[in-house]
Amino acid sequence: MTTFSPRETVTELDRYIIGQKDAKRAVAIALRNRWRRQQLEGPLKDEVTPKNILMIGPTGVGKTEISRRLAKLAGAPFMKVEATKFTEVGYVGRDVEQIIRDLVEVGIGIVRDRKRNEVKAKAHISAEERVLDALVGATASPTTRDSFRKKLRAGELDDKEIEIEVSDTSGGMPNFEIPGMPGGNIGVMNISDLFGKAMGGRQRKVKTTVKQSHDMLVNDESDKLLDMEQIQAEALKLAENEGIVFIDEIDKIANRDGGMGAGVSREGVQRDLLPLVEGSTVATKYGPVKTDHILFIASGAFHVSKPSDLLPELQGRLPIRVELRALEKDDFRRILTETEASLIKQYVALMQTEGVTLDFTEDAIDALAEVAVHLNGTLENIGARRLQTVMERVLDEISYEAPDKSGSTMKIDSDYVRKHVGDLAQDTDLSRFIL
Ligand SMILES: Nc1ncnc2c1ncn2[C@@H]1O[C@H](COP(=O)(O)OP(=O)(O)OP(=O)(O)O)[C@@H](O)[C@H]1O
Repeated sequence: MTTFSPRETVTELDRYIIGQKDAKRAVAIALRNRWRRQQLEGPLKDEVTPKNILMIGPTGVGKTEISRRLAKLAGAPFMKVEATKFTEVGYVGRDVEQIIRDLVEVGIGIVRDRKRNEVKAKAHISAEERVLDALVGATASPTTRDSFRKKLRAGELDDKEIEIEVSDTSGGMPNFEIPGMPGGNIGVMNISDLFGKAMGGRQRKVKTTVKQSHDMLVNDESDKLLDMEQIQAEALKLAENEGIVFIDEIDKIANRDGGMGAGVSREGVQRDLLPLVEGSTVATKYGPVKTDHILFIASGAFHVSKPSDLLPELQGRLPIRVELRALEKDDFRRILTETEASLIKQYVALMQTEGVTLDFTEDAIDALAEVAVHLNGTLENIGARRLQTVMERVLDEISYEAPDKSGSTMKIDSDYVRKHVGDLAQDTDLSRFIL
């Protein structure tokens, strides 16, 4: 669990997201509260539940990005769902539990990666022994082995062909659903998960070079050192205590509509979500998960409906309200230039791989921001996402021709921007399709 203070968290988030101070503060406090709860002892620890957050703001202004970055920073499993997905025809109440099952899967991935790193050093040693076995045989004298080891480490044997045996992960057995399990669709069970160990797993022989065998053997050896049961147990805990679920478009299910039409009623979806947010136990194929301490961040534009249109119980479970504001020209400028891995940095790096240097002038950045604001005003306000389409259009020609222009420097100034998107942006009918 991360020990970041709220201030440190905000500073970290500032590297990726421009503005939106209130939302950053709110998530930073929520993260710190988790750490605070972990410091408590005894029954009080279970009583403290997260103060879930409702983010209110137009599309493309950083709601998801803030939450996703927070999760990454904290090493926490993160899952995003659209609330409207559950109003579609064919969904039934218990389907919302799939969110938690998916969250656990994300947790498994995180824990497995951590563990793989922990055992990497050991796996390297074992992998080397196996290459030596393949090269000189398991019975060779220690002197022979050592002399080959030296050559191996010096890379002298890289191209030599060897035959090794690795576990067959291609999974010869089918996945299947177990019908009639309590909780409906508990998730897909994999027969090899159940019986793989008992049957000792399958091995397959591979002919390869010493060099190429390395990664295969290290992975094979790491997986042997991993204890899947322990990983699953830790992933369940991680999801329970540190999981973050982001529910987008909550405003679209906010009307109390009484269930018209063919889809599931919007109020019905709120009722289905409520047990998750209030705290319940969800069955997963790895075991039960309590949702009491999972942090829920709900988000929506609330142009038509208001947070007070949500069911009272749900309103009560989303006590922290933060507003995110629409982005303006200066925000776009900063998003283009100041954020880590900003679009400008990305394009510069991509073109550099072709030997082309991109030189954006200050007034080009101004022009890009202006065009984005103009298009958001005339077409539809899609927030910072607009920068993607604008940048792509501006750089289309260079991107196409880059391989022929290796060694050159391309200057992009405001004239260049205007020439490539400015005129187009004035034609609303045309730009609706292109930008
Ligand atoms: N304030 C910001 N600073 C930097 N980048 C931003 C900002 N706002 C949005 N972006 C970028 O725009 C894209 C869309 O943002 P995001 O996914 O956070 O939108 P959102 O507010 O969650 O909207 P929606 O509810 O429609 O998903 C992301 O790639 C994100 O990096």
